[in-house]
Amino acid sequence: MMSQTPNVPGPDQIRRAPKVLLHDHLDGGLRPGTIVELAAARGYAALPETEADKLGVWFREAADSGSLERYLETFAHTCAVMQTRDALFRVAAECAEDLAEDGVVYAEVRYAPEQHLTAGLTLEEVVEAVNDGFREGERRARANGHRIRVGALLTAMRHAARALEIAELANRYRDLGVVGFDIAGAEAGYPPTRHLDAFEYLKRENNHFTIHAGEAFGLPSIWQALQWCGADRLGHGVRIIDDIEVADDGGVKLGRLASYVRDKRIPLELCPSSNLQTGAAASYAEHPIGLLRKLHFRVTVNTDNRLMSGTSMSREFEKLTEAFGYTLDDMQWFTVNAMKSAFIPFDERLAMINDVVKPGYAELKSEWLFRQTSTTSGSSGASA
Ligand SMILES: O=c1[nH]cnc2c1ncn2[C@H]1C[C@H](O)[C@@H](CO)O1
Ligand SMILES: [Zn+2]
Repeated sequence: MMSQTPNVPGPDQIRRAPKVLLHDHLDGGLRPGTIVELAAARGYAALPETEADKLGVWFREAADSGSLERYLETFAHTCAVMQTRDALFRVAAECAEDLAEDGVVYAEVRYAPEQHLTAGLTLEEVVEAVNDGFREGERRARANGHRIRVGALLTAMRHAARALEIAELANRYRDLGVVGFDIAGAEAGYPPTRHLDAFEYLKRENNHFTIHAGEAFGLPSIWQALQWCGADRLGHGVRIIDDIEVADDGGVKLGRLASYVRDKRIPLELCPSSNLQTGAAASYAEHPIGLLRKLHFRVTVNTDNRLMSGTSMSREFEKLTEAFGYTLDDMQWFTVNAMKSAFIPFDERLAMINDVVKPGYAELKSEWLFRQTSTTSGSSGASA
């Protein structure tokens, strides 16, 4: 009798599974070939490599330093070639295409408009170029048989002083392609409370925001992001593990902050490969996602920077499947968590879960029923 095998997905099933991505940087996901072409067109001569494959390797190696500060230095090259409307449009369109090709059905992609002004664009022109690019990428994806919806998150850099201005920009483009706000950049020395005026403004406007917190720096940063700033989600938040004690007998004790995060269902935008590069975790198998998932935190899986980590949503899930034996049911759980935590309206999130995510997983989970056997004679051919 044929019995159901556990739903441990292979690479092909992982790629075809509907995936939802909440934490991905536009300036961290360019195709290496595009960087080379844009640099040549703009006369940007500071690229460390001018051959696409070598440049891809350079980004991965340079980002692999164990330090968030050094990791962030690599963005100087991607931002340098994203300074014109055409370049931003192209990068955004390719981003949507690449995500769709990887089986992502819904993505929130972030970038910092203030980092794209050196050739004279205004903040509004930057946002409109990226939005138009996303729409174009969605169209191209559809023409290739994929469906994807991409929303933008506008990021303010935490070392700078433009957070309120960027928050106002996010509010102005709400319902016009921008779904929320974020702050990013070096964490140590730049607490989120520096930008309290921006967060208070967004709350008064009933708008949504996430905050990079608990990546390079620990619990105080998460606490501030939630209890002073009122973040809807945590970008990374992986250091919440520091508030969880696991005893030798396996008993688990949550501190007050970890309890709050779990009880309030605060979404954690975990990015395993990125954490390995910046030193926030030592290996996939030791990544806190294993424990946090077991304890039913609202965990989501994300790429952070596909270029710097040489990754994709499918690769992140492959690594987690290898490390923890996750099944299609686990993948669906992470995906539903992400869709529940998105910044689009509730009815749209629900429809994405019920009409796109769940049917997609049901289809994959039923594949074993239709697997062809090697013989039709009733004999397996093997001697008993
Ligand atoms: O993982 C990150 N932590 C903090 N900041 C980050 C991370 N990845 C990218 N950034 C920064 C560098 C980008 O230029 C900026 C906007 O996307 O956000
Ligand atoms: Zn990030």
